[in-house]
Amino acid sequence: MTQTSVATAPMSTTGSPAIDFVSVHKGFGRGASAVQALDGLSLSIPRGVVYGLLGPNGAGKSTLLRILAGLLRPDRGEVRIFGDAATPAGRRRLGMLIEAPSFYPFLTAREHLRILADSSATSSLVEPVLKRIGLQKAADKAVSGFSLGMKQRLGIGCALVTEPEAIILDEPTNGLDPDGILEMRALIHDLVHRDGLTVLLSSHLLDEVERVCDRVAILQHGRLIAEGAVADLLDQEGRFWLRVDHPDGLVTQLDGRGQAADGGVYVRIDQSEVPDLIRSLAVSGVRIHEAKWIKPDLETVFLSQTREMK
Ligand SMILES: Nc1ncnc2c1ncn2[C@@H]1O[C@H](COP(=O)(O)OP(=O)(O)OP(=O)(O)O)[C@@H](O)[C@H]1O
Repeated sequence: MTQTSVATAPMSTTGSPAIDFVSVHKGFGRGASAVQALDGLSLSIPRGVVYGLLGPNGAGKSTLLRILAGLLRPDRGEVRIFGDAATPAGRRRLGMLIEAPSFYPFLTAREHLRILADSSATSSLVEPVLKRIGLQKAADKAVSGFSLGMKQRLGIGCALVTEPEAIILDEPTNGLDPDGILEMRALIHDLVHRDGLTVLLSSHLLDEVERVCDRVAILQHGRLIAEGAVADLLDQEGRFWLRVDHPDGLVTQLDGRGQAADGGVYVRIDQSEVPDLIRSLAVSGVRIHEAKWIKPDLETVFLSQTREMK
């Protein structure tokens, strides 16, 4: 991965959010086949973060991104881009890769970027962008010979060369091999944490999202069911585990908050309550051999949230 910055200066994380969805409704079809894809969804994407949009199949993620891109019109509600109503001019502040990118097979990577850069008067960005997306060596090869990962990176390059302030990516690691996933992760990380852009991405790969995203929103049935910093969501679902002499006795003592498993007892408490719990158990004569706070992964949080709301 190259070290070239394509943005002029890191953007502030203060000020209006990068993107706001306010009570967005979108339905498809009529009568018995009607589907409410988005059901009054409100969501704010702050500036300067990698923001992940998660949800089971049919949750409404693509519909939301297509509305943001101007490919669909919401039935009701509002979309704001950097504080202003989403107009074609406002959308020019976004770089989007939301459908599989299509390229002219016999044009090279450099030619694709040049055409776009010329149309937005940003020709000076072609070389830095080629470096940023790691396609300098392949810049003069026809795209027909590119791997999927190279095409994905060129797609991001096409979005970057128009000098956007935020990048929208639908399933950016879809179909990539492990090396391609690593490269994409590093690229997304650098775009935000070095160049100061905002990235909004949707993905089904929860371990990938956990690695790359700062915040996430979980959608289901067109509604927001969880939102927050990844670290906070993981903390909320954390559990305390104890190994004691008599697990069943402890479960009874905990009065519904404990569950025997893995040779010990899981206790559903806030992390801040752990010292008091240990003290009170010791006072009551429980012999604790091992105690640990277990953080779940994002997949556990996702499954617990989406099952609760089914
Ligand atoms: N053009 C359309 N015509 C009819 N129904 C649609 C259309 N686009 C989306 N839908 C329906 O709207 C709902 C939300 O779809 P959407 O594609 O936004 O979900 P998603 O979260 O992106 O799902 P996936 O993860 O499978 O891509 C689904 O029930 C889908 O079948």
